[in-house]
Amino acid sequence: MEDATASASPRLAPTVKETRNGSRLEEFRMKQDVLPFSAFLTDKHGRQHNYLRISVSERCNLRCTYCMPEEGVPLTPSSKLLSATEVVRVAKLFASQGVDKVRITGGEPLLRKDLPRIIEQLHEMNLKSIGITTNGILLPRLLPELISSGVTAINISLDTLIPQKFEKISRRPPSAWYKVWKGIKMAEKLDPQKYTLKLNCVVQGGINDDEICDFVALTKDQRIDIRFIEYMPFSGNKWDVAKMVSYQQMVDTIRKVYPDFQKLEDPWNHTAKAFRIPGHVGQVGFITSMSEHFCGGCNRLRITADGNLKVCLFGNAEVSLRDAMRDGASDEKLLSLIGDAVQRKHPKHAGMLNLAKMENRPMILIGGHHQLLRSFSTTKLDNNNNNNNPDSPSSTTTSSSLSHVDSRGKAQMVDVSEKKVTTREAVAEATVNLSHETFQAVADNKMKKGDVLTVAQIAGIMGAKHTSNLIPLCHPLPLHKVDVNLELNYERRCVIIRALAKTTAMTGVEMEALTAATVAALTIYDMCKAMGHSITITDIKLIKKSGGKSDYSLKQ
Ligand SMILES: Nc1nc2c(ncn2[C@@H]2O[C@H](COP(=O)(O)OP(=O)(O)OP(=O)(O)O)[C@@H](O)[C@H]2O)c(=O)[nH]1
Ligand SMILES: C[S@@+](CC[C@H](N)C(=O)[O-])C[C@H]1O[C@@H](n2cnc3c(N)ncnc32)[C@H](O)[C@@H]1O
Ligand code: SF4
Ligand code: SF4
Repeated sequence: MEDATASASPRLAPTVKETRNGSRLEEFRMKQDVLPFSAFLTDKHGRQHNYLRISVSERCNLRCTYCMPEEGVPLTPSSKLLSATEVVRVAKLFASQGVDKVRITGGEPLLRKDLPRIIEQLHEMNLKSIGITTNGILLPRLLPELISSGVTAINISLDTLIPQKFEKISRRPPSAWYKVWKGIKMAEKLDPQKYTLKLNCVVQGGINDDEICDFVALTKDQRIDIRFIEYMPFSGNKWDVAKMVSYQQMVDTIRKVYPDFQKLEDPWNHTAKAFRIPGHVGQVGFITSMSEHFCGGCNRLRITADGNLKVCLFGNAEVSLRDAMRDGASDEKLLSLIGDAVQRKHPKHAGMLNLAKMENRPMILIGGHHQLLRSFSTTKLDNNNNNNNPDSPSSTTTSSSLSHVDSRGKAQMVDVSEKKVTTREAVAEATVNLSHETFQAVADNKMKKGDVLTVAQIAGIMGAKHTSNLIPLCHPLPLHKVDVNLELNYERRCVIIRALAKTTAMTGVEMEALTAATVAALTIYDMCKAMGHSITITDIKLIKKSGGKSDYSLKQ
């Protein structure tokens, strides 16, 4: 997976130093004068956050399987949700710092009765775009009022064109599908010059991937853009890699029916990759959060319905603006909380398979009270939620001197985001000692289970790729090369395995090389054990590593 971070960063913001009393306002103020965009909203990777997503409701009139856990979600008492006045205050503050795009989401935002009033006040802030993302059920009733209150971008979610299937996906009767469809049809016609219209479709293998081309066909005559969303993992949604249909698979499916399906240029900070079919009115887009993240151009921050600022969709780090506001915080104090949180934003999400293992709010709540929440007043976002999560706060805030242990003695993954990206290489070795008979069978390729050396070589490569899943505090890394060589040593009757791993990243690959050698050795054991168990695996060791702060070479 390519990391777009480096190329997309227009300029690096200077790092804000930790100060003992926690007040960094002065430092932010000084940076305001030199940065081209708000210092509070520019992260240390140079990303300028001009897009704010505000969730205004945790409730929903659907129960989509990919979004809501089956048992539902605990709702925050309404007194703890942001009031319209608080929503508007937060939006105004962000707008004062350069946010020019706000999208209202949820839960289902149309369930919020004061929504048109909120939008009217957003409209007075001279934003470039005021969007809403809705399941569309209440659109037939509310569309005219939404338009007149100033909405400029309506995204409607619909995952199937078959009413009966809608029941399976949304756990609500097919009659609800007809309401959504009516809303879509109304939106296609009503005041089209006033707002853009997109249809969001989460694609799941074996559920609705057979409808991809039917959705594409909708773009022929109608002014609607269809966006296919890769299925993402959130707490409780039983995500399974087998159900995730990748962007590339979807493009391949569409090209079978529409061979001239054309890729368009994408603005660098857009969530979707855009395509069109010549002659069609609408476009087709893909939101590839899983197979090709777009974190390098991320310009998004979000406010949850209970008033937490969440700097990344896939991060647990949250800071309560609600508590701060209700404790009487001034706008400056709020800005400094926001600035601190933005500074801690990590360059990208944890990678597809790691995301599936992370705890995060269910999607419906990203948009109550939850065990993962951190309040600004309790701690400075501390280190106790580092479960392979790149959005966990930096280890620089810990008082512990042990890098893999936090202040409470719990294991933590070291924050390497400050380290330099360099090309790093490591070579590791392992030896498998065999009996005479077994050694001969391996050498003659006569083992019953198959070609031992080839299988072990592939196992070694696979092992390297899985290292971060096996070693708890090991960082997931992009591997650019893994080489596993197996040499038969006739004198010592052993197989010597040498594994090389290479990356260009912020941390090294010795664990990958060691894992490759070890897994290859275990595979030889497994392939040969039927001939006797007098097999030993010895001398698993690092031979050399280079490219990091300290190079190493084993003296032999
Ligand atoms: N990885 C990632 N995915 C996001 C983010 N924001 C939105 N998405 C994905 O985009 C999907 C559609 O989101 P929408 O609410 O329609 O917002 P949008 O795509 O930003 O809307 P536009 O303003 O039309 O670009 C969501 O379901 C997510 O799958 C984000 O910040 N990170
Ligand atoms: C959480 S919903 C909130 C707004 C509104 N209720 C709706 O459905 O449009 C926002 C978007 O997130 C998408 N979404 C929810 N869970 C998802 C998941 N697991 N993977 C990908 N997209 C998801 C929905 O399809 C929808 O387009
Ligand atoms: S995706 Fe939207 S409509 Fe479906 S359950 Fe989640 S919040 Fe509700
Ligand atoms: S996963 Fe996080 S960093 Fe990546 S695009 Fe989404 S919000 Fe931005």
